[in-house]
Amino acid sequence: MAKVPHAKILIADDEPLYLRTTGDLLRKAGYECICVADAHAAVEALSRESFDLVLSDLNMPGNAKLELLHQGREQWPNIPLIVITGVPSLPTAIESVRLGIADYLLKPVKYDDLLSSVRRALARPASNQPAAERNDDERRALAARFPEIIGDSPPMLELFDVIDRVAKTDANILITGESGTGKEVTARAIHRHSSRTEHKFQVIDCTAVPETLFESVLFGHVKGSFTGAVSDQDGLLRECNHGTAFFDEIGELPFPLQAKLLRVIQEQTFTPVGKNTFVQVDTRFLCATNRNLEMEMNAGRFRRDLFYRLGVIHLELPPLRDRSGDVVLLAQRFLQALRPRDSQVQGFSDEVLSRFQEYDWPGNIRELRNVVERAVALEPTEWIQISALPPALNPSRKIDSVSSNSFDNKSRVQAMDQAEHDYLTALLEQHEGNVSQAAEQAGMSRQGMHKLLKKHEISASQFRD
Ligand SMILES: Nc1ncnc2c1ncn2[C@@H]1O[C@H](COP(=O)(O)OP(=O)(O)OP(=O)(O)O)[C@@H](O)[C@H]1O
Repeated sequence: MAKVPHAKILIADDEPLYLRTTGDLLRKAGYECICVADAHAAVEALSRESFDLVLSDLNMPGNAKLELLHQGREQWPNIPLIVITGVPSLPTAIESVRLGIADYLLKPVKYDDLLSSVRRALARPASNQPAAERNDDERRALAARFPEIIGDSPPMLELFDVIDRVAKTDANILITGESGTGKEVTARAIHRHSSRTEHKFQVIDCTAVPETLFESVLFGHVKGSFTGAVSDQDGLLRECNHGTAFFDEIGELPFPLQAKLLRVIQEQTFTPVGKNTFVQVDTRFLCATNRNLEMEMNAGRFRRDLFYRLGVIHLELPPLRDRSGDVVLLAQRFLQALRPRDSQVQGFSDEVLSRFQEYDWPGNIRELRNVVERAVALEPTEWIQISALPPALNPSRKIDSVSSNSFDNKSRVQAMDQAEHDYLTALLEQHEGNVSQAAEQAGMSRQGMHKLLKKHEISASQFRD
């Protein structure tokens, strides 16, 4: 990306040392810089002279309500603005993105990162208008841009609005929420709406990669660097260069590997196993977890610095029970999508729809989807009845009464499934949701246990305090 010749940059920050060094560095890179120590002085400078870019701190005198951002975007919408803060927070990040800022960086910023952000911002077209507040109808209209995400409840309309705004930035995003709430679907939607959409969306499931192989899977290795390294491998990160790396279940990433990941995110470089030269990448990081990372950090199991790096923007997806207006909508859409062409099923009985609305859906949307899929297959009439629902939604239904006429293979599978489900629930209860301990007692790997829990739509976090 070409540097805008003679670009003039306004830097506003109340830390004198930071102000001086940033100004010096950017001057050395050929820019003209004016440095001010508070928001008032910045607005004065903007009224007096013309600038091509503003770099603004958040916590500085005169900026308690982000006055510089608001006024700057309103009066000088064509001047791109980069926020640089030492104290990131979700409200300020969302507000900054809403106001159409060019980038949101965390201190300490590496010189190269700052320079590439400055170059990107200066190269952007001047039509960078601040994003106006949207009302519910406008947010509803946005939903059409995200056909993979079904929802019409207030938290989902808010989500469409935020995704639409953050997708275009390069900010790292942490997506939290219970299992099955749509974290991966949301991450894919963000990637699809980003400038990286032509490149790869790489899912890295932290529960599926054994700890000992993590570095080689992620960073690649050279032939012979360890037993079993029979050929050179590029690693997942190199494969999604210019794209998006989605770290699913980041809360499960073993502690020693968290420091390695932090380095990659900070420096966008890594060293393949068995090599001593580093590889440079340009990757956006999206992460998801159903763990409570605040609790994990307090317990010393998750690095706070990594949390701040990953969660420049933090999206919390609501559980389905808090989106009751969406349950019927989702069920109807799943029915349309999953009904085989020759199926006689037309829809749900009223009794089923009210059961759906009463139920608290611990497995969230994944569970609802599976319930609909199963009901379509089992229902012999045109309207899905309670009898086609699984025991959790139909407590009067016992395995033996379902199959009292035929102890066929289907009922055997059902009975075994139920037993396995009960076993896992009891095991997690005993270990208070600690998957590693539960896996150890069951004599299986952590990855195997995670797979099994997913199959049964059991979320270990339900068993933690
Ligand atoms: N809003 C939604 N609209 C339509 N389908 C959805 C929505 N949210 C989730 N789904 C569907 O529900 C299932 C689970 O979604 P997803 O894998 O994104 O959840 P998750 O939160 O990442 O789960 P986990 O924490 O278990 O990995 C998928 O089949 C997905 O397509």
